[in-house]
Amino acid sequence: MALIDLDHVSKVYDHASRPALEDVNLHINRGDFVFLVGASGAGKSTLLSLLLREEKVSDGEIHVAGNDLHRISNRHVPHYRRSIGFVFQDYKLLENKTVWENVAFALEVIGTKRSTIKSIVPQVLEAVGLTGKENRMPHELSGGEAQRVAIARAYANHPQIILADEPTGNLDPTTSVGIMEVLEAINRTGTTIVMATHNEEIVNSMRKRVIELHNGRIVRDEENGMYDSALYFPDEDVTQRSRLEQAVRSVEKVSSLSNDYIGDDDNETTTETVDLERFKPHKTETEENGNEENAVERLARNVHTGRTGRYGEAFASAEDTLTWGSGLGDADAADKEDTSDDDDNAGKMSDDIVTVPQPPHASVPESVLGPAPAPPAPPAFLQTETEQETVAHATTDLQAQETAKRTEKAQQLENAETGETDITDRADKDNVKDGE
Ligand SMILES: Nc1ncnc2c1ncn2[C@@H]1O[C@H](COP(=O)(O)OP(=O)(O)OP(=O)(O)O)[C@@H](O)[C@H]1O
Repeated sequence: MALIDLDHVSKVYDHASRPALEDVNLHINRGDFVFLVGASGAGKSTLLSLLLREEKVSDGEIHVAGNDLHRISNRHVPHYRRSIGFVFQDYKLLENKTVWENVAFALEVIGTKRSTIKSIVPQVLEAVGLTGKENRMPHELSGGEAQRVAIARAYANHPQIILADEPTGNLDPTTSVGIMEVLEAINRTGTTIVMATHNEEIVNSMRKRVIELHNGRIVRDEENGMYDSALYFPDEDVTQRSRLEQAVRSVEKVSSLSNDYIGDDDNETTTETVDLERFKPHKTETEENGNEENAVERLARNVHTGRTGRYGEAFASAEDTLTWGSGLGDADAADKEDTSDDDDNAGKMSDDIVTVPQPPHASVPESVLGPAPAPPAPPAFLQTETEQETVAHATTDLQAQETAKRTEKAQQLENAETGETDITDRADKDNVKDGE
């Protein structure tokens, strides 16, 4: 069983006209770093709130770190959440506590010994780059610093999983890089990260697993995925880019395997006329020196605008529909309601080790996607024809697009000359001519 397992999960909110999630199958392994993307209302926050057990499934099953979430009693929810850190877009710090106290509080509520807290808090604050700011109050922090405190608090008991809903949503691009750096470092310690985001630059630079939701269904699950989907924004630009990216990746695979790069004189597989170089990640000094660039270095190099990507552009802002983040309230209340039996496990940190086999990723329902797309093209020297076909396809499309543009332009010029305003105009004149 994976660390996080969703089997045929559906969620229908009361009075909702359609399910927020529908028949979702998903497996996330220990140590994965997963981006959830999709338009506003696609179901990202709902998925996170189900994992946090803020909401219950309407159908299906969720297992997290060996816990069957359907069977966890309300009384045990707070204990379950101790194995999960959560980070919100708006930080949710305790305003009347200092940085140090905010982080310490997360440990106090789970009964950690005072001496342990004293040794853990400085370490965690150092890990997120806040040494020296221990005595600041939240209102004395920048947005980036406040989010670092929130991450420190989430990470203080070294949870197995961190769930983050738009953690960079309120931050400028440069500050966002710092936050991603911290999350990436935490992920390298083995903590699984599931992060909902609308930030195109982050997703495209970090090249992690990308899961795309659309109307409550998983429609894409890609390792080293990109933000944009050609599926739901099938305009020429995106379709073209996605096809070219596929071609580029194949070429890159060949390059990395043969230690050669496209454009090299002695690389006979590169017969394409498309300028693929501009879609290909630039090599940095680090890479030139033979060292692999890490995700955050790539992000720092690519971040320019904090662009929210097509979903952000096409739909209402995330804040408008953000549903996640009511915190521990409901479970705390449930805890207070049910005081008949003390929680035996209270005060213990969850450090269960789950052995994780490697199940296949969620399969995309064919009813949503139609026939499954062809798998990515293999390296050219393994299947030269496929590779060349992919590139040729992209080239042909570019040419067709160019021809269409020129025809349209020519038509407009002709119309301008003849005084016709559009095609209907022309049709009317033709009709008149025909009638004559
Ligand atoms: N508490 C709720 N009651 C009723 N409907 C809800 C509730 N929360 C979410 N929904 C609906 O469920 C669907 C999924 O919403 P959700 O917030 O999960 O989307 P999202 O992908 O996280 O969006 P965003 O990117 O804006 O945060 C939407 O149609 C939303 O209106």
